[in-house]
Order: sequence, then structure tokens, then C-alpha cells
Amino acid sequence: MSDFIPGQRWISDGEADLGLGTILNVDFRTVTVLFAASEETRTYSLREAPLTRVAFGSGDRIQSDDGEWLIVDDFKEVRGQIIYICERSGDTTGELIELSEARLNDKMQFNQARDRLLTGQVDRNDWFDLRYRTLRHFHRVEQSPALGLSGPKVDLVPHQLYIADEVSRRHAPRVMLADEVGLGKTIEAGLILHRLLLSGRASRALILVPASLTHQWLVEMLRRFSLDVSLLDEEQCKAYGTRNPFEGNQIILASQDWLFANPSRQVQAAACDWDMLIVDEAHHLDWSEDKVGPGYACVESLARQTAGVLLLTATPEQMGLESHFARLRLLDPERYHDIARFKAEEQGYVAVAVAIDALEALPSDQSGLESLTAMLDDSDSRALLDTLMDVDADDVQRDSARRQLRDQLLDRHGTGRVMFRNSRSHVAGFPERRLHVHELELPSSYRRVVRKLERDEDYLDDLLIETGMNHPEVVLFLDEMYRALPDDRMNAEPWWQIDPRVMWLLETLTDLGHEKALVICHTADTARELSEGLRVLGGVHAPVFHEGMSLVERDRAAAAFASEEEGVQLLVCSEIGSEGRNFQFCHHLVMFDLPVHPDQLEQRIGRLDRIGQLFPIEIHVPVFEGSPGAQLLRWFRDGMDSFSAPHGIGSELYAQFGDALEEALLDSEDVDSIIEQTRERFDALQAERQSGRNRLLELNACRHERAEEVIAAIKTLDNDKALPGYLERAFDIFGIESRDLGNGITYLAPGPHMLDGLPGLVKGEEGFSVTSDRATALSREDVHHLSWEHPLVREMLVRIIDGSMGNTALALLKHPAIPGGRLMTEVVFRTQSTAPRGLRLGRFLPPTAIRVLLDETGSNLSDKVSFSGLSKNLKPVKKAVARDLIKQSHATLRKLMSDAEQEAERELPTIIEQAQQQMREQLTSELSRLEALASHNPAVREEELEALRQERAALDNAIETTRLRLDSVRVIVTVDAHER
Ligand SMILES: Nc1ncnc2c1ncn2[C@@H]1O[C@H](COP(=O)(O)OP(=O)(O)OP(=O)(O)O)[C@@H](O)[C@H]1O
Repeated sequence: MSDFIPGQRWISDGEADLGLGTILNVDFRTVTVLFAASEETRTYSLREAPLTRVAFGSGDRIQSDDGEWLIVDDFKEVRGQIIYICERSGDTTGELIELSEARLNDKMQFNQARDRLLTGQVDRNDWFDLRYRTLRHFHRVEQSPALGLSGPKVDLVPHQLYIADEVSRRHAPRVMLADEVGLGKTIEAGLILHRLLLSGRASRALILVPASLTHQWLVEMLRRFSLDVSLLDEEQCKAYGTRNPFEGNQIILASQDWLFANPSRQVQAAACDWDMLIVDEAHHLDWSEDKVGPGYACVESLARQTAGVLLLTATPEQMGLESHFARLRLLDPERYHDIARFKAEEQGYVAVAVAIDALEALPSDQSGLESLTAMLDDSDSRALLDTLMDVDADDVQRDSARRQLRDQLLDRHGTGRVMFRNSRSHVAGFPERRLHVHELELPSSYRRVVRKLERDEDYLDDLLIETGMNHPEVVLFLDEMYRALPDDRMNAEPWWQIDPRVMWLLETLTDLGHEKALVICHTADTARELSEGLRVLGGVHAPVFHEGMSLVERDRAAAAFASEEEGVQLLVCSEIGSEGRNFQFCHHLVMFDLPVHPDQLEQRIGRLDRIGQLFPIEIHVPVFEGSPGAQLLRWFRDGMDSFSAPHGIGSELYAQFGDALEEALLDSEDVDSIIEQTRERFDALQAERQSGRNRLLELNACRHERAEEVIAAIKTLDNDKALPGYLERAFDIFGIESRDLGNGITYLAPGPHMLDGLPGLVKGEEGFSVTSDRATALSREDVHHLSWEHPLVREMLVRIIDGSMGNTALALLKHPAIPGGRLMTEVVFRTQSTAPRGLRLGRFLPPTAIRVLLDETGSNLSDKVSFSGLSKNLKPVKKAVARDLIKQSHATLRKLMSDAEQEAERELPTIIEQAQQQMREQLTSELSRLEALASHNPAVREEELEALRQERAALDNAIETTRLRLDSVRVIVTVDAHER
């Protein structure tokens, strides 16, 4: 008679995903099974049906067809059908109910190791092996202090890593990244975002950047951070129809120019939940008392509803101090509401800087002790000071006390909580800047106008009316003025025919040989026409780059300029078009004219003077002798040293002397006196800033000890010897083929049996190259940085841990010392808690594996036989044999699994206690630091303190309620060593 009876429940051995099957029909040759959950019916030959009977035992949890969970107490068989006798889950009344197997829920999943094992679903032995190793590595890596910072393909630059670490630790970080141009604000923002995403503290981010930078951001986020970012524009949005396009991906990148001009899209953006808002070139968010710019208004409303906000700008004060203050208010409206108080606080920074200097000199030089003591008013600080002064303390104790005191002073005073600004003066390794001024004679068409302006005071008015231009632009951009007077008889030729700067530029290019030069002009018109002039007069192909071009056109021009093969020697940019771009592969900058604002001058030089620049920067400026442009050059050079290094006070000087300078541009004597006054103010401000605000900003922007700790932790993960071995196994099991290309580079490609859905790999398509060596990855654009954080590795780890892959196995053990015919179980339990992802429980208690190895009698052999020692001696077994062996041993296996659970439970309290202790130590010390800080520095928001307290309580509860769950089981059957 057949084993199958209609109504019985069986499961498919090969297709467990079909769910629980019900026997529909049996004849003398075939059996037909309905898998209702997947709406599939299968007919098998009776003799070879790959099916396993589903039979639960006492203590098992089952679900009825109406969704109720029950615990099996006992069972009986009636006419070939099992009737389960159960208690309702959670019911303590002891009432029992009966459930026939026909009423088991069709959707019941057999993912759990116990169910899978007892229903005969065994995985490959090496999968079990990989699963256990995955748990162990994941546990280790999750706790690393470098988590989230080690994967990105970036050089380990201390100030960037300090900022990324400091900011990403905070609850809802809201900061301004204001490093000088080219020091890596984009990289810092990317690191912060990467870490928050990886650790589950953020999942949705909106990045707003000027249109000209969208492509560069997209490429940086992908190549360096492997982040899947969607670039949204009007065309893309239309494709979404009535759906909200901002919901289309977790990370959205959009152009500010587009969004700020588009109120209906702003409404859609605001309708989404964001965890992070990142705004690049934030100095453009214009604000003044009588006029709030559309960009500012848009960001203000988004920032109000988003927990984390990063504003990026190299020239925070470019639009004036008030506008800068208004941007700080976007970050923390409560703290930044009174500009007078803000200015007064800045005055106090000198005293703090003096106290820090005094601290550094202690204990040998005690001259500044009094000023220091005046600043330290709490008992903790006094105790630290006592240690520093104690004659019996050793150097290590003193250094630690000094460091803690310095950190306290920095934390408690200044803008360090909201603004980070690194400057070249303390980040070593930047090249020298060299200015080359080329004086040219004014061509007659320009001279005529300039001289008339000098002679006739009223002429300026006429000229403004005639040209429609503003002052001082009309006297500084003489080619533009010339173009604006087309009816003038003398202006018949194109300006580039009469302007000697064009011929000078052609000669300069010849002198440069093959070296590349970036040319920046004030307007797009000048850039475009200059390019034409160069082509006509010198046969030079000069691509242009300006705001009037489409993004694709701009990127194409930049790529042609960057390419070694295309042989393009120069790129002609407009001012605004090139802001934020990376052109550090070139070291000649031609300023075809000069901008009016010192910060714009700095932005121009910043295109070349960036991390990665290897040569001194040669700045070439053609000026017309005695012209207003020549006066402006003198003001920049002699008044404030603008060409030698960034100093960050250009905007203040511009605010003070800009109007007077503009008035005086036509009178060199007046300019002399303005330059003199500017210089005086510049020197005074420099001295003041150096001793106060800048010094604090500098000390705050990179705390070297912390940076070095982060770098050391990253290097530990970089050099993790376990990674290559682990990946070799994982690639093999996931069906990824790897080929050694030499120099530490491996090519990964999808194999014919690769598991689907792995990031970057699609069957039948090309793969990609990887290296775990950071330097090699950095030197090759096409090679990925392979680390524990690479999306492919992360996907494999998570898929194994969250899925059922490898959670059952059966293997044979042949060992001379062990007699055959015995059964052992290797059972792995892991900790499980219900904490939300954002709590990052993994810092303290990542999924922790407990392995229990029991022999048939239930003796615990875990300490005697290690995982790898055992694993090496195991042999795989055919699945059919394994299923038979399991069928015969159901009762023993049930008992061993329950014994193993008791063994594992013994270890749980220690794990919980350790995690709790570690968490409490870290969070309590963070909380007390923040509480102490809050009493001195209003930049610490009460909401931050409250969030930290709640976090500690929630973590405490999550750790306390952690339970064990069965992760995987391997059945081991011993065979005599002489058996073949
Ligand atoms: N850690 C790093 N590793 C490798 N390259 C880096 C690193 N930091 C910065 N760079 C490179 O240096 C250049 C400048 O960095 P980035 O664009 O982040 O600077 P920025 O401060 O945002 O500049 P700007 O003020 O012009 O907007 C970029 O080409 C960037 O890729």
C-alpha cells in the first residue's frame, strides 16, 4: 500500500519554498500534491516522490488555518491522519484543543533549522560551515569602532576621519562642514552618510547640490562609497506620473537650481520622510532681513522636518556674516537667534585660546595657570588639573589629564559642535601657490572708455545706462562692456580680435608645452567667445564649461579636459559653472579676469588646489596696465594676500572696504589708501582670528589622538587576515567565479550557477575587479575596494544571517579514535533581540553565536572538539541518505536539540551582563560628558541629551530581554575509520 493518504501534509524536498503541501490524490503510480500557498500542483511518481512527511512533536509551535499559534502537547493518528493535541500559545489555563493536520496553515514556513531538519531538508555541509563562520565574523566586525568608515575607497586623511567619526556618533547630527576649498567636504559628507546607512541609523537621504556638481557627486558616491544614488530631474519626475518621484529611491540627489525654482516639486520633497539632508555649496542659500532667497526658504522647511542636516561650504561668510549666521540657524534655530550675542561670544574665544596655550605649557611653565583656573569651574576639571600639577604623576597620567582638559575647553566654548573648519595651515601636504602677473597694454577701444571715465565723473552714469551693466562690472570686465556697445563705430570687430589677452593666452599655452591649463572668466559669454577667438586666431580647440550648457555637455567637456588621450590642453570655464569641480590633475590656472569678491577668487584657485594636487599651483593673471582690473589685483594681492593661501576673512574685508574700493577703482591714489587700510585691518583680523576663533576652530576641527584611533581601527579591518579565506568560501558557495589578475587584484564574475540578486553581478554579464589593498584601489578607478563593508560582501553576510541557507546539515565523521554508528549534533544558537535597527544594538550585542556539540548520550563536547578541528574531518553525504538517517533518528534529535538549548542557556547571562556593562559604561560616560557640556555650551541641545537618555534605556531593555534562538544544526554520524 502507498505511504500517501489524501489530506496528509508533506513538503517538497527540492522546492521547500512551495510551502506546506496537501495530498490530493493517489493512484497506483502517482501522487498529486497541492501547494496552496504558492498555488502550485505537482504530480510525482509514487516510487520516487521527493517528499517528506511533516510531523510535529511535543513542544513544537504550529499555526492553524485561521492564523492561531498553538503549542503541540501530544498527537495521535486517526485513519492515517495526524491529530495534534495542543495548547493555545500564551494560554496558561491548560485547556487543550485538537487540530487535524489538514487544518495546518498552508503558509507555514519551514525556515527554522529545527523544522527544516525534522522535515528532512538538509543543506550542503560547506553551507553550514560558512554560516557559522559568517556569524563569528559578523559579530567581530559589527563591534569594530571603524564600522562604516573602513569600506569607502578613500585615503585615510586624519581631519576627514575625525569629523566623520565625531559627527556620525551624534544623535541627529546637524553640522556645517566648512573646510577650506578642496580639503574634502564631499568626502566627509559621504563618510558620515555611509556610516549612518550601514549602521541603520539613517535610511533615507536627500542631497541637494548645484546643477554643475550633480554628476560629480553621483560618481563620487558610487565609486568611493558604493552608494546607490538616484539623480532626479524634471524629466525623470515626469516618468513617475502621479507617484511622488522622491519616493523612488532611498538616496536622492537633485540639483538645487531645479528644486529651488520648482515649488510643486518642493512640496513633493517635503512630503517624504528624510533622515538626512545634505546641501552642498550652502553659501548660496541667501538670507537677509528684508529678503529670504528661495533656496534658503526651501532648505529651511526641509531642515525643520529632517533629523540630520549637513551644510557644506568652503566660504561660509561669502554672502555676509548675517547670512552665515542665518545658515547656522538652519542647523539650530534655538541657539542661533541673536546675532549680537553670537558676535560677543566670538570675542571670548581669545581667552579660551589663551587658556589652552597655558594648559600646553603646564606644569613646567605656570605663568598662565590663573587664566586657566578661571575657566575651569567644576570639580572634575579641577581634579584633572591637580593630576597635571601633581609632582608624583607620571607622563602618561599628565598627558591624559591635559588631553581631557583640552577637550573640555574646546567642547564647552566656541562653535565646535556645529561647525568644522580645517585649513591648509594645519593640514600638511598642500602645494605652494605662485602668482604670475602679466601686464598688458589697454587696447585703444578699452582705453578710450577708461580714460573718459577717469576724466569725466558723469560719464559712468551714461555708460551704465548705455550698456545696461552694473558698477563695478562695467569697468572691470571690459570685454563685456565692449560687447554691450555694439553700435559704437569703434567696436565693429569681435572683442577677441582687439583684446591682447587672447594673443597672450595663445603664447602662454605654447610656453606651457603639453601642460594643461584651466581658464576661468567671469561670465559664460566671455568663456564662449574666448573659446571662439582661440580657435580662430590660434587654431586651438578649447572646450567651454559654463552654466548655460546642459549637464551632459558640461560633463563631456570636463571629461575631455581630464583625459590624457584626447589631448585637450585647456578648458575655458565661467565662474559659477566650475564651482566645486575637481581639476587637480592640472596645475596652471589662468584668471582671464578677476572676480569682485575675494571668496570667489578663493573658489577659483580651489579648483586646482585640492587634495591630490601634486605640483605648485601656477596662477597666471593678465591685467591691463593702470586699469581698474589692475587696481583690483593690487587690492587682493597687497591688501589681503589672497593669492598665497586661503585666510577666510575676505568677506569681512569686502564688507568693510568693498564699496569704497568700487568707488575708487578709477583713481589709483584713492586705491593706495584703501589697500593700506585693508592691509591694516587684514593684519589685525588675522592676529585676532589666529588667537581666537580660528585657533579654536582649528583645534576643534581635528583632534589628532581621536583621528589616529579611528585610523588604527580602519587599518585593523583593512589588514584582516580572515577576509580573503572567508571570501574564497563564500564566492564558491554563492557561485561567483574569481580570477587572480596579479598585483592583488581579482576579477569577480557571475558563474553559471550563481545565486541571483547579488549587487553588481548579473548572470551572463561582465563582472568587476576588486582589491582589498586600499592603495591599489585608490590608484585604479576601475577597481573596487573589497572590504567587509563592500555591498557584495555585506549582501552575502546579511543573506546568510537573515536567511535559512546552511541552517541544517548532515555529515559523516571518520576518526580512528571514535567508533562508528554514533550520532552527534552540533547545534548553534544565537542571540536575538527585538531592538529597532536604529538603536544599533550591534555595537554592544551583535548576533552572538553559541555552539554546543553533544554526543548521543547528551555529553557536552564543545570545549574538547573545536569547530574547525571537527569540520576538517567531516565528509559530505548524499541528500537522500541524509534524509533517511534523519527519519530514523527523529526522537534522538529532538532530545539532543532540547538538551543543547539548556547547555546554551547557561552561557546567556554572561553574554547579557557583558553587553550591558559595556553599553552602560559607554553611554553613561557620553551622557555625563554631554550633560557637563550642556551646562557650559548652549550648542548642546536638550533634545540631544534626552535622546541619549532614551537610547540608554531602550538599549538596556533590549539587552535585558535578549533571548537565544536556534540558528542551525548539523547532525554528525560517525563511521568506522576502516569503512570505505
Ligand atoms: N580622503 C580622500 N581620498 C581620496 N581623495 C580625496 C580624499 N579627500 C578628498 N579627495 C579628493 O580631493 C578632491 C577635493 O575633495 P572634495 O571635493 O570633497 O573637497 P571639497 O572640500 O568639497 O571642495 P570644494 O570646497 O571645492 O567644494 C576631490 O577630487 C576628492 O575626490
